[in-house]
Amino acid sequence: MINAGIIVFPGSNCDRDAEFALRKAGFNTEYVWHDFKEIGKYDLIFIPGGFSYGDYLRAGALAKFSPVMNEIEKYVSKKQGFVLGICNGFQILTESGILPGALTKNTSLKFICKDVDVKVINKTCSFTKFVSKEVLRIPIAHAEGNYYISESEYIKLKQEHRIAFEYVENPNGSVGNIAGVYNENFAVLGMMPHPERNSVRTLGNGDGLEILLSIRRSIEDGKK
Ligand SMILES: NC(=O)CC[C@H](N)C(=O)O
Repeated sequence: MINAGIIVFPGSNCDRDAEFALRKAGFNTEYVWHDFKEIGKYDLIFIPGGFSYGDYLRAGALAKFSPVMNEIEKYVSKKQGFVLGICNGFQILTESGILPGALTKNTSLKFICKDVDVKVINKTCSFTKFVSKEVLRIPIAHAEGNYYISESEYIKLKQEHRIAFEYVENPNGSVGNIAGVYNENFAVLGMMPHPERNSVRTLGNGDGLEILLSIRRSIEDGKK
């Protein structure tokens, strides 16, 4: 069985959708409260969307002090498994310095909730190598999704093929239309669109499930 731990902070609100979608993709799932420290048994750490600590100060800025984040840093540096941060999860990963850049307010200064098309930029890593399409339709729902990164870091991300997804039409002002990025060793992905919200056909076309299935299949292949 492939195990996913869904991290729950005070204010997370996409944890149940994550559970539903991860189970659809064949994961065994458990909720992990943000003060928990035993995360080594999970093949995937899923940091869901929401408003951790009410987005006070800046989205993700307070959650980075939760005890589990130290454990996630260790989990990443020891290469124990994969980490996927969605929306608020992505914000927490950038605030913690696990992923580069920062999520700032949308240029419209409005909360945006709609389906968007994203291009799959790097199809060679575990999160996307089994994704069948070039463009995925996945919902966004955020007020702070405007990805900022300095020009030199942006060039570095591009050279290292660490841009995971780009918006076909930029909804929020993100540098380079960036919708998701990887860490140095492609074990951590942060993305603003919510694949768990389009994981079955009744919610759209099911494109989001492709990403979760790709992770599960990659983990299975790694265990063979
Ligand atoms: N859906 C979410 O995770 C919301 C993200 C975040 N709190 C924002 O509004 O930017």
